[in-house]
Amino acid sequence: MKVYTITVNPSLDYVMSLDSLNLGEVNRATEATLFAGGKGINVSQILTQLDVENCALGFLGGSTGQELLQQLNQKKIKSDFTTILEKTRINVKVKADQETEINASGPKISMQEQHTFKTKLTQLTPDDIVVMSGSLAKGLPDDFYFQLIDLIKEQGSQFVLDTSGQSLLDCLAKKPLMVKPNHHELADIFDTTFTNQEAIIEHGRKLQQLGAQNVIVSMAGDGAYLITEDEVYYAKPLEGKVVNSVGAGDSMVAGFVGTYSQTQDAIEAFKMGVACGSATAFTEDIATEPQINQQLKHVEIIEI
Ligand SMILES: Nc1ncnc2c1ncn2[C@@H]1O[C@H](COP(=O)(O)OP(=O)(O)O)[C@@H](O)[C@H]1O
Ligand SMILES: O=P(O)(O)OC[C@H]1O[C@](O)(COP(=O)(O)O)[C@@H](O)[C@@H]1O
Repeated sequence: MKVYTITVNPSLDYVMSLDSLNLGEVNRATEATLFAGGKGINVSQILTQLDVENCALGFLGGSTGQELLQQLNQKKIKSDFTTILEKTRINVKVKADQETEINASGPKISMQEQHTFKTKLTQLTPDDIVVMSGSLAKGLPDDFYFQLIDLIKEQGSQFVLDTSGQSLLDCLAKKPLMVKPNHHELADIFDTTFTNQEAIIEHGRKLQQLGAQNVIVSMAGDGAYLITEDEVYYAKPLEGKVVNSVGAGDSMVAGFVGTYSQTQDAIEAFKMGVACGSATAFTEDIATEPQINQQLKHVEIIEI
């Protein structure tokens, strides 16, 4: 099985560190770095670390797109992006006493560029899994992901759409391989608040009954649930110092999909998802293979 990730609106993340941020004044950064960003790209980064065959798809344009591609090549991440006329966006992440993110809306993608991208999906086979995540770029129709899901299903491939709210509910009928709301997103979907663990499981199970093959409910430092057709599992939280939670959710999705593509075993895949999510939370950047395997040793799953 091969995994494709789709990032329709990738970004160069400009991470600036400073001791404190004073609004309305000139601030001087102690450090400033450009990272390749975008949720699907984060997934590809973990898959490459895990040696899972994968290819990153999406749209890239201009000098910022070139820089992003260079970074992917340096990290040996395979990609087949569609070139666009407008520039790939830069998202600004300010790390001071608090983390502040400013995400740009991104370039406009023409109808012709959309068409070129869609033709790439005809290469998919029933052995492939496609992971789609992140915001839609300007000019893309609201139902763009749903158009892609139809194309993916026509080829007989599996898909994961990492999204929230109504879009998550709407994709369930198309039988995604997995959905991964965090517990806040799950509560929002059903317009409720959770007062106990049973309520979280009960609402997670609803997503499974509505069509998801597997449901992961992640709860940051409080562990995670896996709900399959027949069973419910709980992963105890891993212990460590949280350095940076950017990309923890993407890493969890990557760990699940990567191991599932190699084993077709949802429980093993869940364990790897937990290890990858925590390994990324415990490090500055997206986790590397040694960091992931270090966490994997400590993952404990119990059947509920
Ligand atoms: N504070 C933390 N301690 C341990 N693991 C964490 C922590 N935060 C995130 N993780 C790991 O990353 C996964 C996804 O994080 P979470 O915050 O629930 O998702 P999202 O980033 O999608 O909101 C968690 O299930 C866990 O495995
Ligand atoms: O596509 P969006 O929702 O604008 O998000 C893009 C941002 O998401 C990231 O991939 C990180 O995502 P998370 O912080 O949600 O894990 C950044 O690298 C990027 O700047």
